[in-house]
This record gives sequence, C-alpha cells and structure tokens, in this order.
Amino acid sequence: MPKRAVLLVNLGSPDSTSVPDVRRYLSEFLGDPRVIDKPDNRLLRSFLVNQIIIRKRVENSAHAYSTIWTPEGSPLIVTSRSVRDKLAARLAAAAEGAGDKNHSAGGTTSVSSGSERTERKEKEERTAQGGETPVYLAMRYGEPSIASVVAQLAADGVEHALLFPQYPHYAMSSWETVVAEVYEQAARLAPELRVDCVQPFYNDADYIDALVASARPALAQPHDLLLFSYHGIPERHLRKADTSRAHCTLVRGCCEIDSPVHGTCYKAQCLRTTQAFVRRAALAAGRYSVSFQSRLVGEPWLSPFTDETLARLPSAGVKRLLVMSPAFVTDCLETLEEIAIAGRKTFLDAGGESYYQIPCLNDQPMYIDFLEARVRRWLAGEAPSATQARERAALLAEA
Ligand SMILES: C=CC1=C(C)c2cc3[nH]c(cc4nc(cc5[nH]c(cc1n2)c(C)c5CCC(=O)O)C(CCC(=O)O)=C4C)c(C)c3C=C
Ligand SMILES: [Fe+2]
Ligand SMILES: [Fe+2]
Repeated sequence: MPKRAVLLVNLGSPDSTSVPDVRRYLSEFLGDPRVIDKPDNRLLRSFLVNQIIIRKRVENSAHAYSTIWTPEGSPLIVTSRSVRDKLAARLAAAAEGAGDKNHSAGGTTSVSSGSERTERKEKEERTAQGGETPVYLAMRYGEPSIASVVAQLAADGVEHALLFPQYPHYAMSSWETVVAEVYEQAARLAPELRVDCVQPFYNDADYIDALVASARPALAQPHDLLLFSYHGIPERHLRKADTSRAHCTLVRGCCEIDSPVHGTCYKAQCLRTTQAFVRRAALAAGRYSVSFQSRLVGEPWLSPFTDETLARLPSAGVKRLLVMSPAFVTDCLETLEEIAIAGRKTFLDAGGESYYQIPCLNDQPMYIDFLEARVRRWLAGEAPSATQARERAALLAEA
C-alpha cells in the first residue's frame, strides 16, 4: 500500500498586522494572475497591483486585520490548524479502530482527566504529522507555503495525496489557483507524487447537512430574514470560466438553466448552495436572500452587494437579521471584520434591531464529520480525479 496523506489548503493571511507584512501578503495574493488578471501585460498589472491598489488599501487592511487578530495569530490560520489536527486525530483513531468520534475529535464533548487530556494532546500533535494517514496544511499565500509543504510530503515519503481545497465553490481566484499551484509545485518538487483532488463541494449533501446543522440554533430564534452573503468576484470571471463562451451572463437567467459549464460557474454554484440549504432547512420563500460582499472598483462585480443590501433591508421591513457566509469554511477577515463589525454597524445604523452572524463551519464537529467522510471514501478507493502531478500541471498550463 503506498504511503498516503491528506493536504488541506486554505487561502492564508499576513504574518502579522504590520503594514510591511500586510503589503507583502497582498502583493503575493493580488499579484496572482488568477486573482487580478487585467491588464494582460505583466508589468502594467504589477504596477496596478503594487502602486495603485495596495498602496491605497494597505493601511486600512492592516487596521482591519488588527481588529480580528488573536494572540495565536490570524483566525483563518489558527482555525485551519485546529481543523488539521482534529481531522488527523479522527483518522488516527479510526485506524486504531477506536471509533469514538467525540474522543478522537479532541474531546469536545467528552470529560476526561488531566493526564488523559495531556496524552491525547500529545497524540494529536503526533498524528497531525505522523498517523497512518497524516494531514498536512498549506496556505495559497503566505506561510506555510504550498511549495514548502509539498517538499515536506516528498521528504516524508508520501506517495499518494488527497488535495482538499478549503473552498466549497469553484472560482479561478480561489479553488483553481490552489489546485494549479499544488500541481505545479508537485511537478517540480515531488514528480512521483500522485495527487487526487476534491472537487468543489457546494452541493454535497454532507456539506449542506453540516451548514444546516450549524445554523439550526440561530434559525430557531425569531428573525425576519436569513441573508446568504458570498464573497464577490468580477462578473467577467464568470465569462472567462465559461468554456462554451455562450452561457454565463450571456443567457438571461443563466444560473437557473442547467448547464455543464456550471462546473466552473462560481455564481451558479453559490445559488445551488443556497437552494440546497433552503430545501434542507425548509425555509419559506421570502425568508432568505443572497448578496455578494467584498469588491474592488474598475469593473462590474457580482451583485447585489452585501453592504448596500444591509443598508436597504431595514426600510424594507427587515428588522431582525441572520447572516451567514457559506463561501468561507473558516471565519476570516471577510466574516469577522466585514460582516461582524462593519456589516452590523451598517444594518443597525439603517434602523435594524437585531443582527446575528452564524459562524462559519470552522473546526466544529459537523465540519470534521464532512471532511472525515470524504477522506474515508478516498481511502476506500474513490478517486475524484486521479491524475499524475506532471500531467495535471501540463493541462493547467495549456488552459
Ligand atoms: C471564498 C473564496 C474567495 C474568493 C473567490 C476570493 C476572490 C477575490 N478576493 C479578492 C481580494 C481580496 N480578498 C481578501 C481577503 C480574503 N478573500 C478570501 C476568499 C476569497 N477571495 C478570504 C478567505 C479572505 C480573508 C483572508 C484572511 O486573512 O482572513 C483581501 C484582503 C483583505 C482586504 O484588504 O480587504 C483582498 C484584497 C479578489 C480581487 C478576488 C477575485 C478576483
Ligand atoms: Fe478575497
Ligand atoms: Fe452562470
């Protein structure tokens, strides 16, 4: 049996909230041609990113990060590490035949003695790196970089890895850039490594179940509306990802019409997540709405915009609001600052009375359940897209 491992990849954060660290991070992030892809000329694009966009926003960004930073660092990274450790503990416990999810998930619900807890913690620290199916964590931007973690996989003798991008939806600027970078670095640093990849899971029944379970306590409270706020992207990116060049944004109501091109349509996938959630939670029509947060200027981005929606809802009679952001599996700057701080203020200043934000799935047991189930299926032989690193990198380079 080849040595197997799981590789979780999330977006990443700056090393600290200092302006130089935030500038370096934003330069790597926004310098990715799958994130900012215009103008075509590389030098002009670099000028736009570094001299215009970053220069204008770096102070504000650093301040925004300082409002959410924890003593352990960026929430996105701290939570991602916890997800890695909990998943590793589950897989190690399963391998030992322990089968007790609560215990192996880090004792979130079990009561145990101090020495048992210490023993378990030591075991979890080992299993994140050294269990039968170890779990690795990399960040697309910042640290730990994909290159360093792929090199570690090779050094540890891993022969077959499951890449699990921590994005439910396809976007060139999220899921695709992670996959491309992993295959590129694997081709360079670990050419014999076989890498399978989990596809966007926006519609996966277990993921929807996890989302609904996480929202149940909030849904049981009195409220007028549940707002699904997804991260925005430029509308142009929908057309760019549409291989037919004739559907996305070009056909009226394109996202409502089933089409094979929705395999790479971010907006259609966000709307499918919403529909599946609404069906599973039995939400009535008129009790939910969709909007898109975070945008840059210069071209049309997906709309309606979350900030404008929050300012408008109270005058439309929505006084008690629930908000959730299913495009993020991990709470991050975009949820902890933009939605929890700025969004709350916008809504309450406009006449709203109560505002409750449903946390992301984070390291909650239902999310670890979802990840574990997916990994177990792979370990049992399901290969979502079993492709050699070199072949896949060549395919992406051609695209
Ligand atoms: C959910 C997936 C994401 C997509 C799609 C996405 C597209 C996208 N983002 C920007 C610009 C910025 N995003 C920023 C933060 C940020 N974005 C995501 C996720 C997606 N982005 C996350 C998880 C985060 C938070 C990271 C963290 O450390 O907590 C930022 C930085 C913050 C700021 O300065 O406001 C920018 C800038 C573009 C241009 C884009 C698609 C083209
Ligand atoms: Fe973003
Ligand atoms: Fe579409």
